[in-house]
Amino acid sequence: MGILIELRDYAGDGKLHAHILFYATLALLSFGLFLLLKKEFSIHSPTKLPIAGIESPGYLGILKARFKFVSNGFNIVRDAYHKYPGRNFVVTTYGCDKIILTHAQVKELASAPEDVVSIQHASAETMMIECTGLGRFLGTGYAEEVVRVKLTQNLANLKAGILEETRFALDTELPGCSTDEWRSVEIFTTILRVVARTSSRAFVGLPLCRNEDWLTVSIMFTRDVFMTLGKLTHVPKPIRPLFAYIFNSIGEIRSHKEKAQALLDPIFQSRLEEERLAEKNGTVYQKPNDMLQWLTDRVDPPYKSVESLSELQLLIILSSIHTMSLALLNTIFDLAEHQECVQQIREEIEAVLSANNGVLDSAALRKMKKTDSFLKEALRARIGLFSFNRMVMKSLTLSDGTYLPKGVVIAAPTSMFSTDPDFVEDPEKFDGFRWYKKSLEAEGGVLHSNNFTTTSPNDLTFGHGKHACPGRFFAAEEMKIILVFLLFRYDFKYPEGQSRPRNLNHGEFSYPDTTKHLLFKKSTGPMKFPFLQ
Ligand code: HEM
Repeated sequence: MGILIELRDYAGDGKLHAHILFYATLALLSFGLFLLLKKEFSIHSPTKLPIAGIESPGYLGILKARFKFVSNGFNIVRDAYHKYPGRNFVVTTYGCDKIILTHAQVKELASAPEDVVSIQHASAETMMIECTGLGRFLGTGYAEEVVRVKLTQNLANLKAGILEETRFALDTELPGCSTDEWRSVEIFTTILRVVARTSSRAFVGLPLCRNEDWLTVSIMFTRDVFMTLGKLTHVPKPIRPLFAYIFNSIGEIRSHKEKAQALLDPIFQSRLEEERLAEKNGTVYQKPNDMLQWLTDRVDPPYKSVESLSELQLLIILSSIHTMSLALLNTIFDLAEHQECVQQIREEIEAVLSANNGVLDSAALRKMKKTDSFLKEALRARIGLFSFNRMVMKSLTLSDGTYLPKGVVIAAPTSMFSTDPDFVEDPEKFDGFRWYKKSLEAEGGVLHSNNFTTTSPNDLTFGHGKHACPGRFFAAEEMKIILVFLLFRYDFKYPEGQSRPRNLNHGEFSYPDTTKHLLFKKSTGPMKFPFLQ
């Protein structure tokens, strides 16, 4: 009515056309926004599955559920898991809605191809690539392939460097530890820097792995990506890209990319130059054996630039350094709590290394079954609410009749499976040697089924199937090496009156308390094995 009155008032006036244009644009924008909100709102309606977490109807109900998920996600999913046993349900997470799979469905979809259920498109959704710009390599598979093939194949070749770097990292990050006085250590910061250093040795080699600016980028990139995602989560999805653009939400991400590029550029250029010279002189160019080189060799010509290669490095860092550091922090907290296991683990490591002439190689690491079991138990139900996140790329009906429409995100409730007595005996109890004992009990030679790196539909610490974490063999070796050093060079315990802190849940993440301190002291007695010195 208002518009009609204004139209009448302005009729015959030159302003009429401008007004018509203004209101028409406004109407179109509102209609567009309505369609976008409706699309976001209606994503799970075709499935007719029960919805967990939404308490009031309409788009506002969804927004409220998103906020609530951040503080209460674990309880929402736990309640629904018990309310709908063995059935699917939809949960409104802060980022997007997810259809929660059953154990049998994870098994069925484990080997499904990317054009049916896609891990990359699910990550694109989680990483909000339309805002963060982190989707440049979507569909190329470069990082996944180089980690799965080259990194894993080169574990033995990288060992000497990683041992040297672990020694150097601990000397640098834990200075002034003596044999007679306990020293309070900010354990997460220490571990994060040790992991950043040792991983960088494998990723970019010397001397960059000891460059403080590189270490800062390696550590801060992941932190700032997740901070950015956290901020954007509160913005309705349809207007997120515009919001991110106006408020420069990805300023920090961009700045880390630029710094990484500036640091890698001289190395990249000198490698190109050496290769060119060798070709000119008819000599053989000895390529460095690190991630930077494997990526350079693998990418297609349009990506053979320092800009692309440094971004790929950052994406690998994003999947690895914080995940390994948090996993180690969980393990160290559990070791400090279960001193009765520490002595047994030390004895096993000592026996394995003595039988291997004091050499810490991959074969010796594989024989450290008690360490392996402890790591697996320390991460059980501690990596977060979901794993096996996939986007459905074409509508499909599973063998049990469940309909999954194109475009929905599916996920396995990993922390529910790993605390479900149907899958894990006495799940509430922490038993560091649970998996070691199971291996001993196993008959018929199924000894590997309880290894730290083994995945199964209900053992999803590293995901499962075609896209199970390709870096898990590297992670297992690097974490075991750091633990061997920690266990043989130091004693550690909680300050008086403290014990294992509870993990903190935030949205779908679960992490150990990164603010806690532990007390450290240098072990007395001789260092038995030369690599430790
Ligand atoms: C304790 C440490 C780690 C944990 C708990 C972990 C966990 C995971 C999980 C749960 C997935 C998803 C798998 C799925 O959905 O099936 C994944 C994927 C991935 N991880 Fe890890 N990860 C760890 C260390 C690493 C390391 C050290 C690297 C690299 C050096 C790495 C690189 C990747 C990559 C590239 C993917 C994507 C795989 C794909 O898209 O096919 N991760 N990781």
